[in-house]
Amino acid sequence: MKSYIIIDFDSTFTQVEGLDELARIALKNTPDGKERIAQIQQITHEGMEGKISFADALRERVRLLSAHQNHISELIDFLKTKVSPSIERNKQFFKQFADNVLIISSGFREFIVPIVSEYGIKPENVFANSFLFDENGNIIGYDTSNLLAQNEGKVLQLKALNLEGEVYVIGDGYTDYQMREAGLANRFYAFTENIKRESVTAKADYVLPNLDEFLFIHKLPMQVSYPKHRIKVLLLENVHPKAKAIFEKEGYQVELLKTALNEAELCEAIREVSILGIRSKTNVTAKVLENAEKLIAVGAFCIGTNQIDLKTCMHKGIAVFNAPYSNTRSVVELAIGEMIMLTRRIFEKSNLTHKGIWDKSATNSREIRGKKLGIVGYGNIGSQLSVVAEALGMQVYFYDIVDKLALGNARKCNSLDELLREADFVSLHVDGREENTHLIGEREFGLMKEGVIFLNLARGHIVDIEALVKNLKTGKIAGAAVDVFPYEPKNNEEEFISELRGLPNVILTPHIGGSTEEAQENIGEYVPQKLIDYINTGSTYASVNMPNLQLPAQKDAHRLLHIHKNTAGILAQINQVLASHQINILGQYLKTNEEIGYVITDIDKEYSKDVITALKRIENTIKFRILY
Ligand SMILES: NC(=O)c1ccc[n+]([C@@H]2O[C@H](COP(=O)([O-])OP(=O)(O)OC[C@H]3O[C@@H](n4cnc5c(N)ncnc54)[C@H](O)[C@@H]3O)[C@@H](O)[C@H]2O)c1
Ligand SMILES: O=C(O)CC[C@@H](O)C(=O)O
Repeated sequence: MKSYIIIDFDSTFTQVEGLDELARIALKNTPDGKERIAQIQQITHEGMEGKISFADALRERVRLLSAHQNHISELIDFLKTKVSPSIERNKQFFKQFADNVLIISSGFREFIVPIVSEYGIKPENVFANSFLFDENGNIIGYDTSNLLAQNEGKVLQLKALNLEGEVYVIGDGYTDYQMREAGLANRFYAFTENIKRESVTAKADYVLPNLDEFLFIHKLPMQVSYPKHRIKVLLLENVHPKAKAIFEKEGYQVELLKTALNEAELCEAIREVSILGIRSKTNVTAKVLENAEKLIAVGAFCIGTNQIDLKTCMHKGIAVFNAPYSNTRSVVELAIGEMIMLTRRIFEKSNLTHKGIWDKSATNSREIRGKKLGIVGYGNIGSQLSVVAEALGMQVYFYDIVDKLALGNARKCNSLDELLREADFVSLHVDGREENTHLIGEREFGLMKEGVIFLNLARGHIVDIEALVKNLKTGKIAGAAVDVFPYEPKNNEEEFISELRGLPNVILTPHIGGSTEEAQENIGEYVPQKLIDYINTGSTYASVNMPNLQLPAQKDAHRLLHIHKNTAGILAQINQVLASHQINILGQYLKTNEEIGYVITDIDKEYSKDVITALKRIENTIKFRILY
């Protein structure tokens, strides 16, 4: 049996109301234009809500209009830029189903037909009103005998069409619902991509955020592999609001929480989530991942990724991205500031001054100029600190387990011990890998100079806190700045408990090395973009746990993404499946690491369900996705 899809034009096919826009164009230079446009818009709105009689509303609006044929041409150009995004991207669907799609609109053919015919919709399938013009091209009225000019005109029109088969109505207004109410349509879908009217959605059989959803639920061909609003994003730890806005603009459903979640809470929350965004406090453990059936990617809205079980993510084909540079400068500036504050004992003096005690003296107060700074871990932060510290006159020494280029006049140390013996200031900037646990303990403090200034802005578990406290109390360490701790409160309500509290010349900060407006905003833009690229194109460029692969998007191609265990012959098997279905490969790239392989394949043919099933069935497949 044939099915018909009846689509409304104004605020459904296009994002705007055609008649309102025509008024805006026609009346823009008339003295009382503004008021008349506002009146027309108000009448349109009330008509859509079902609050006034349609026939009266139409008569009144056309009376207020004073438009000319030339204004219609201008309107058409404008409307071409205002087709609803999901309609526009599914152009192919309309072309393919031209016999099944009808437009029933209370708008006017004169501007509807030129817009919808570009989508392959036949003029004879457009049912709408028509203007009447005088000999000079002025609109002087409309054909009042047209069914669509009457009250309940859409109902009358649909009845007159006497369609045989399933009838689905998609629209944003009450008049669209009336066709279903009259028993002429099997289902009414409230279309909310442009406007959501409560009085209409309340009556709908189904609320459509866009056309993709309609095509998805009816298993009709669509341009996206999966409707984006079905992609759920969970953002924790108060990441910058820009991130939420970016994901929402992309059409995803986003939930933003201010705090971290513990393992049990996350196990529950993650079930329906496709993208998870966290900072340093949320642990993405193997147990959490067991519950993450829909998870495609994790974004660390920070530098560190030690809180994420990267291996398990990789084994499950879940790509992890971070923001490797966005807060680097913020940490460097804090480290420099803290070195100066500590070596001048500023916090102690400031506290005394606040209490009314005037302790003016230079004793134990020194410049950083000419002092030796030992940087442990010469990565992005360590090396930038090196440059800035040198500019302030410090002599830089660094130690890294990896061979690194010394910047400026920095001197490389061959061992951690060598650095610790040499430095007046020791600043830690190693990453948070497990092997770095207690990298600095009693033995290492023992190697340091008397009166050393010590900074840890890297990760809490790197330092043995007990040993640090002991050496601060003996005065071996003259001052310390600690921003990261082995255990950190889950939120701002939880008390921070540490033996470091109350010690003199110790700056304690609540893990805010990277917490500047600039850094958080940068991160809030950078990480979502990486995640969206991965979802939309399969690019794993800069992923911290997947083979990095990026392939330019191909026009008129479908893209298949295949993640598998790194065993011999998988690529051959993929290509065998494609060849046996006569599918031509337009582009293909494979990259592997020791454990997994990632193949992006662009193909030039419509794929069938059989191909997909066959590709998924290839032994050792971890994850398979199809894009566009
Ligand atoms: N406090 C904060 O808010 C804050 C902000 C950003 C980054 N961080 C932390 O700062 C640290 C450094 O960040 P980054 O962006 O420079 O990282 P990075 O990965 O660029 O650099 C880390 C460097 O440490 C080296 N390294 C690792 N283990 C080492 C060891 N045992 N001895 C010597 N070198 C070792 C690595 O080879 C690498 O060069 C990370 O732990 C990160 O999590 C903290
Ligand atoms: O913002 C955070 O939670 C972590 C900041 C920092 O430690 C990082 O790894 O970038």
